[in-house]
Amino acid sequence: MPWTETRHANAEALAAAVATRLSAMLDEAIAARGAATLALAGGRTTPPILRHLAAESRDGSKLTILPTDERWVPAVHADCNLRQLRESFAGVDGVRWVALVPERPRGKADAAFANAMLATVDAAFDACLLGMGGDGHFGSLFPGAANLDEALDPGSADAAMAIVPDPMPAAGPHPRISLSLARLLHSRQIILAVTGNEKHTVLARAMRENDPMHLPIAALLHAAGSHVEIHWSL
Ligand SMILES: O=C1O[C@H](COP(=O)(O)O)[C@@H](O)[C@H](O)[C@H]1O
Repeated sequence: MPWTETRHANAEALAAAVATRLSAMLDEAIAARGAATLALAGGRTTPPILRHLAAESRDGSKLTILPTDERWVPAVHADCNLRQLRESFAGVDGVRWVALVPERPRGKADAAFANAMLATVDAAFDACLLGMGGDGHFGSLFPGAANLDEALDPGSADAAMAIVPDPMPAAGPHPRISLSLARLLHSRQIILAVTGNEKHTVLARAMRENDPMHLPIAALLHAAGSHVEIHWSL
């Protein structure tokens, strides 16, 4: 099976355990290569995990951090994932932050900026932390997006793509820039953190049925050669 599943007693226990796993992954990367690159999801599930990780007061100068996806909003906007990530790591100095969207984006969402930024990041992420929406999206790879097929192509050469969710989600109703499945899979370790019974039911369905056009997360779980470490709690 290309995934392992760990159930935690509650969301707080999950946050502490996932932070410990990420910390070990970063230590390993720094010991092996002198630096570590982390791709981190936004949304509501990851901030408690990241606050635990940041509390371990790592030397941020060895870290490069980027969001797995971003909303097409200014950097100061409440819905900006990078802004939220930076807040979670407040007090950790020296991190190299990589944005996927220009500081003041204009016009239609466009992945050119993100692809240029990603070209400056090491080939493989040392760790990638993903969340999942109740509709089975991860990153900003939403069911119903016109170019979902392309974005989920494991052979795609595009690291990032513009995605227009259809319908727009209630949380973060904006066009998005998302790393493609191919780019996300280029990670040494992938963790998927999911909380709540409803989401766990969706996840269990994606494990049984590989139908990524309806549940995009299935593409990640069933990708050839991938291994996803799933952590969940009710
Ligand atoms: O819109 C997004 O949603 C997913 C899931 O978020 P959650 O609040 O349900 O945990 C998130 O992983 C992604 O980064 C974000 O942009």
